[in-house]
Amino acid sequence: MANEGPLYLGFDLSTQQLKAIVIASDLSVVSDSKVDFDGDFGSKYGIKKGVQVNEAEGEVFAPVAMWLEALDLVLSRLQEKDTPLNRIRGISGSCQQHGSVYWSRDAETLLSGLQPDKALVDQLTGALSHPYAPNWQDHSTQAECDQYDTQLETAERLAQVTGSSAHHRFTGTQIMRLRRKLPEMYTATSRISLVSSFLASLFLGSVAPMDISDVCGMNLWDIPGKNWSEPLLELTAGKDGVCELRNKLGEVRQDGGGSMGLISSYFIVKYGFSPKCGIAPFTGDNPATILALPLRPLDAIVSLGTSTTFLMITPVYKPDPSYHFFNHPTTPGQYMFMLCYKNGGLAREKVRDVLPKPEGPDPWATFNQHALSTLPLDVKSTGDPAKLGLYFYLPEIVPNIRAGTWRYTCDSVNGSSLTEASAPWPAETDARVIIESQALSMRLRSQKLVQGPGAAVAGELPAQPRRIYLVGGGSLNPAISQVIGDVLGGIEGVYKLDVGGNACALGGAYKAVWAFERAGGETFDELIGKRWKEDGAIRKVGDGYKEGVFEKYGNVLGAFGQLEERTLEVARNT
Ligand SMILES: Nc1ncnc2c1ncn2[C@@H]1O[C@H](COP(=O)(O)OP(=O)(O)O)[C@@H](O)[C@H]1O
Ligand SMILES: O=C(CO)[C@@H](O)[C@H](O)COP(=O)(O)O
Repeated sequence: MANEGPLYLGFDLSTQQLKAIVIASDLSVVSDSKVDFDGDFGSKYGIKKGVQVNEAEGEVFAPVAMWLEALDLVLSRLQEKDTPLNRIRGISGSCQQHGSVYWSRDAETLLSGLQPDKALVDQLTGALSHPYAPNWQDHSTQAECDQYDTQLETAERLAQVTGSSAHHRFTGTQIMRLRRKLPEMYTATSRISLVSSFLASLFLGSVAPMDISDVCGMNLWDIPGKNWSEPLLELTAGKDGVCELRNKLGEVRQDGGGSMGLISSYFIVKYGFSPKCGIAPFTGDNPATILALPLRPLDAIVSLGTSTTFLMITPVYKPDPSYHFFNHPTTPGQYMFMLCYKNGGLAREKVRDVLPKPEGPDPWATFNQHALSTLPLDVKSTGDPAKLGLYFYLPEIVPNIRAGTWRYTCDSVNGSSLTEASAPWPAETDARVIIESQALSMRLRSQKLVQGPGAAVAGELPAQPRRIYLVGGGSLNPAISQVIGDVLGGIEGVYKLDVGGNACALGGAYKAVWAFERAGGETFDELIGKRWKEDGAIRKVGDGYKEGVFEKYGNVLGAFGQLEERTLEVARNT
């Protein structure tokens, strides 16, 4: 560990964990720690996989007190590792998107008067007007979504304005529902934070503004207009409630860098932070993931966390109801394209858990063995049908469809004869088919983004991303990496970040370096690009494009789209 020079701290407050990573100005990792909500808190908060569920209403939420306790714990773990917290010059972070925290009228007083001899959780429960934060897996807001989609006349128009059509988890629809369900709580709320601005607020000792990228996950922010959308505020809070809601949401910070203020004395006294340590804007976990490396247009990131997300950056704002556009977290004029699947890591775990438990320590060994020994689409010889499936153990986001499992076959050469399988195929085959089908969905929806320039870069090769970067817990899995590369291609191959499971925390830490060390108008890419060394940061884990294999998946892409359409149609009519 270098003995001098400033250090930077990045957090990731995601569904199942709170992670912290400390880096130096040269981007080398100095220390890290983590809290696993289920593992560390057991049954104390009544959670499973980081959340509580009210099935009857489709509600999914997290106890905010648990996050407060986790913050003290993750910092004490850094301390136990002798991390020189006194050298930390700046803090930023990444947090699960869309969740909202409701502050009471006592929030500012309690946040600014924190006593270091007590725990956060014992001092801040009174700062909350609601003990829970809706989680991104919540699907209780269909009625609100229907109203959002028509408020600006069409879902297309809503996507033009806010970057997305209406989504259950988006904060605007969540606020609208909670205002109706818990009117007294809403009235007692002085401010509403996103999870990112909530965590930043704890460090600042005052409610922090929302961030310019994370705010795009609310269905309330007018991206081209750079302001809250008046008609959408009106829909959420009623004609007379617009001003009140605007005050609760506060100003949005347009600059992703710089300092929002100095660290609260609580952390100085309790953990030994320097009084000069500054707090940069925190952002969403997906925006932070694209900051974990100098990403170029045409590169794609697949984040294999609890959710699975597919991310690209682009200078062109081309929203569509079937995906999301966000402001880039650091660079005005750049945008982030995102697909988010609810049935990601947990759905793969369900398929894994049907298979016999492996003898050794790797719980994925049997799943991986079958995923790799099954041929693409399970086509063993000419004439065999291709196998496609939808494995939605939870109601899905992409497409918006109820929970269920659907298995289909089609002609492997041209995708014709799409037919529902009359009986489930062997569970072993599901291991490959679930990964293939998740990747086919990403390929189907990102086709337009890789079209023209992809072909130009690749010469004669078909359009596809240049590089695929894998991050998140699932990126540790070699079978998943290989199958994703088979389907999505990747002209330069498939890469894994060496801190694969820590990528968003790392993105948060890089953001802090840029926020405090940028010179003049130096962009994130300029600063990080100069310091980032490919060696030691990423590892090639797959070839990506394989001639013949990539095309096999191309042959059934249309059929996969039809399968989704057909399933949607049946679901609509039942
Ligand atoms: N070796 C592995 N193979 C496949 N999936 C894995 C592996 N290790 C972890 N995971 C998955 O990673 C998920 C957690 O990823 P992580 O990025 O830490 O999640 P989050 O940020 O949502 O809390 C788990 O749900 C688990 O399914
Ligand atoms: O809802 C989304 C993105 O729109 C999710 O990606 C959340 O941001 C949570 O992510 P993880 O806990 O899976 O990291």
